Amino acid sequence: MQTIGVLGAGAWGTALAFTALEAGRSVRIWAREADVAGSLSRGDGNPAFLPGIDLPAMPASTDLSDMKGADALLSVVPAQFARGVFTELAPHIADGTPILLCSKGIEQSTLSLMTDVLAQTIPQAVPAVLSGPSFAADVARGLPTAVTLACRDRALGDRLMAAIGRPTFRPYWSRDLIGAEVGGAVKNVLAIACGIVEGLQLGKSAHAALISRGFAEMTRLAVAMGGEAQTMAGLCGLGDLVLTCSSVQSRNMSFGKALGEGQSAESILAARNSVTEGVATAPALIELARKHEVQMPICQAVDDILAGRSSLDDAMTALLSRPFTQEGL
Ligand SMILES: NC(=O)C1=CN([C@@H]2O[C@H](COP(=O)(O)OP(=O)(O)OC[C@H]3O[C@@H](n4cnc5c(N)ncnc54)[C@H](O)[C@@H]3O)[C@@H](O)[C@H]2O)C=CC1
Ligand SMILES: O=C(CO)COP(=O)(O)O
Repeated sequence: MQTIGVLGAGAWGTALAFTALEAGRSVRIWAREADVAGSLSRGDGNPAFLPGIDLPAMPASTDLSDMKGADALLSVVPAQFARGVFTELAPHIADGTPILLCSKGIEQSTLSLMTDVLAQTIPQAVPAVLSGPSFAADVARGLPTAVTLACRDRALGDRLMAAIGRPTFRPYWSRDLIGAEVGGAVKNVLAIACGIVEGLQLGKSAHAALISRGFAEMTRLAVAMGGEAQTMAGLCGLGDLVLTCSSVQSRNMSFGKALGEGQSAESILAARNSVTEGVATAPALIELARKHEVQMPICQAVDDILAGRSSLDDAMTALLSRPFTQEGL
């Protein structure tokens, strides 16, 4: 696997392209914005989405047909836009091309995971999922990172790991695509909740309780959807939950913190050009939880706040008034 195509040149697409380049691959990037493609190609980095980080020149264009012939693709298009990009890309993709889904979210209009969106739009591709605790800026600086690479076929998983892995970017193989996807999507909504707790200054004990009970919600949903509980204890579940809920370097956590401090969702989102996946995923998650008859009270509280059904105080009161019960997943 020598040529890697990267779909999407936001912070994460850029960091993954860099890491594949450092792993010795030849890389092509599809950027939606002409100025981003120009800047990456010239070696001027990605000031729009990954400011302040020096990067080597990386071939980038705005033409999806440039992805043709890549040995594998990494899809890093935000979840709500993936279907549109995949539909345009489909004619350029050969049978059996592995597409590694690296975005973390659920399509709001259809409740689809990214593997479902891929199967519906590019059925000739072979799906794989990359997810785990990995801030783009850390990866682009070459700081040590480990992630889950989920792929049904072990031999293909090994080839993908060899293609993009290096000592400071360590993929671990899993067969559980659903678990990897659900972990990445749910942790963003939980990070909003943790940010709210921080913004409201409710203390580190509340923060730890939220991570722990949030993990139970994430695991319940993953298992109900066909994933494995053990996957959730790994990098793409607990690992990413801990990272994202611990640092305002996370867009989801910082969004929640600003909400907790009294800003409106609209004003926070209007001030950023980056994606805050948990905002669009929260209502989809609640619909999925309903469909699978899974209780997700923390995610429900986030959705109620975002939809304007609850104030922060009312959502907190509702959570704290739940009946005492047995601990467990
Ligand atoms: N930034 C990070 O540290 C990490 C991000 N991710 C995931 O990667 C995905 C992409 O996030 P980032 O690279 O951080 O994005 P970003 O927030 O840096 O940039 C926004 C991206 O959205 C794209 N975009 C905006 N409107 C679009 C449209 N209408 N159609 C297609 N694309 C559009 C932009 O071109 C840009 O690539 C998300 O699902 C995120 O959860 C996963 C791991 C780490
Ligand atoms: O997924 C991430 C780290 O693993 C990045 O999280 P944010 O999208 O909240 O910044």
